[in-house]
Amino acid sequence: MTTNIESLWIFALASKCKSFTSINSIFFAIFLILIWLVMNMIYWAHPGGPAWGKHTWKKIVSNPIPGPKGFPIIGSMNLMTGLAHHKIANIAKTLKASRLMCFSLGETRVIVTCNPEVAKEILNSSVFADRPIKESAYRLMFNRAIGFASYGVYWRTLRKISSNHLFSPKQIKIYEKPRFQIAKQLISMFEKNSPNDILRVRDGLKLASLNNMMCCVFGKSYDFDCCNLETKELMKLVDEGYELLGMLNWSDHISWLGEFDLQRIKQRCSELVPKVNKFVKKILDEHVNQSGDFVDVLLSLHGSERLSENDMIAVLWEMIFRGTDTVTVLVEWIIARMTLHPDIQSKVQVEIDKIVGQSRTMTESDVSEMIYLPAVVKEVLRLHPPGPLLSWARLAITDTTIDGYQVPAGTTAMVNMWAITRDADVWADPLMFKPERFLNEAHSDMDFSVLGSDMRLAPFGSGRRSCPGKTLGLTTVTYWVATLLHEFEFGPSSNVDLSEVLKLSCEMAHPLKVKIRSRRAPKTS
Ligand code: HEM
Repeated sequence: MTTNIESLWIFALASKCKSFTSINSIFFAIFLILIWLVMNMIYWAHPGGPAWGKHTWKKIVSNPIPGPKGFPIIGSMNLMTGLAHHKIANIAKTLKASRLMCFSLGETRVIVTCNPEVAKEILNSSVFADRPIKESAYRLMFNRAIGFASYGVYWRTLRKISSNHLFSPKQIKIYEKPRFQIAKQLISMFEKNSPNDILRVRDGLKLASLNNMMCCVFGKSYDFDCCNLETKELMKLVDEGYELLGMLNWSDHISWLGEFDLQRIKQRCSELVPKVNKFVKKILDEHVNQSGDFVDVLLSLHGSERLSENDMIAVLWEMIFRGTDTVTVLVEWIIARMTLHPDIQSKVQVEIDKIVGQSRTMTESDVSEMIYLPAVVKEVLRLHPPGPLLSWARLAITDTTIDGYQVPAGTTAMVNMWAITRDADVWADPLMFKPERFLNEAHSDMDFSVLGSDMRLAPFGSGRRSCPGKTLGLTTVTYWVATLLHEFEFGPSSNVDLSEVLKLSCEMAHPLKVKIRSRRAPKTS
């Protein structure tokens, strides 16, 4: 905007000048355009492309971070379309910049690492405790929820409230009963399939995860019936928000495009927000104090911790939103791998049968006795991390140094966890599905933690902004997978296609279709 006003001044002044005829003004305009083009070419020539060039052109940077130039003005926007984690890993390898690479997304300076040591430096640094805010997140009010709130008092308060009242071990234990009930409903749903029917597991898993979060957050449980109007409506709202947040929004990086809303993101967000507000407000109005769910906790806050109604809606909405897709995506990948590797599926079932037997249902304390199943879950997280670029990037609050390079404030930082978990320098036989790697005492990987202390496999991120829902997520995923493998044998309906599609999470591009067979002896009447 400032630039427009400045250029208008230049024209206004010039028009007062007698020698400024209409021909001259055309030449003058061409001259300005040429200067603008030359400047953009100078910016573009810098390693990392235009955004890095614009930042450093007046300074001498002796040791620039290596990176692709991309295209003038837009930089490397093409890297972020499709399977961005694959593209970034490939180009970093070609440029020998796997430790640290820079690139431009329009006006946004980005650094990315495919290396565990540098990932630790970034994720655990207090400088990278902020997040770059996407326009869709802002319009969907997520700037008032944990994931996109600026680093500061408000964000800290939300983290504290959710750690104490939603994600604490005590609270996770309280939600064991709903998880058990939902698993039972999921089994009944799957049981309706006869052995020759083809089952799309994602539909049931989505309903299960949505119900699970509705229960933890709103204390509300729905019948497991997709014809339930409220569930259907909520599913539509979550899907729409999910798509909007996952889209690459060009105007996040090329600010003047924001005026045009070419991708209709602004419009779709402004249509979605009143629907979400109405939905959540209705639940809040109908909510009776059930002393236990997250809504009760938020309503009971006092003093500086008290949240406005809009902030409360943002926080509740985010939990439903984050808790639903990540769990669904991960369970679907695990079942896909079990279908693809029947020998490994049998090993899990042998372990389950040893601990639980065939005559009773599974409990969460049974799962805590298992060794092989957690290794399977870790191996799936390694090969198919739901957030291959750790979902949401980080933002440098101040100038800093990473891996010996200067990184200016305002730079966006990404970690390519997918590249780290497939790096042959980090993992032996990285492309092989081998849960045993976590059981090999010689390599002492048995106690390998995926919760953020070891950057070789940190699918929940690390540091201040690591995932607060990791234990809840892992507990739910492991218990549901154990229950499903206890009840059913999963076989392929055709080839298991492991192609990916990167939205907000990295999903199977083609929803998994399986044939299932009950492992229980038929009931005698
Ligand atoms: C099992 C699946 C899950 C995976 C793989 C996962 C992964 C992630 C990742 C990679 C991040 C970014 C971490 C970083 O920047 O270092 C994140 C952040 C977050 N996750 Fe999860 N997540 C899962 C489950 C959940 C659940 C169940 C919830 C809540 C109900 C949740 C809520 C959040 C929130 C609120 C943030 C933002 C934290 C902040 O910015 O302070 N996640 N998650």
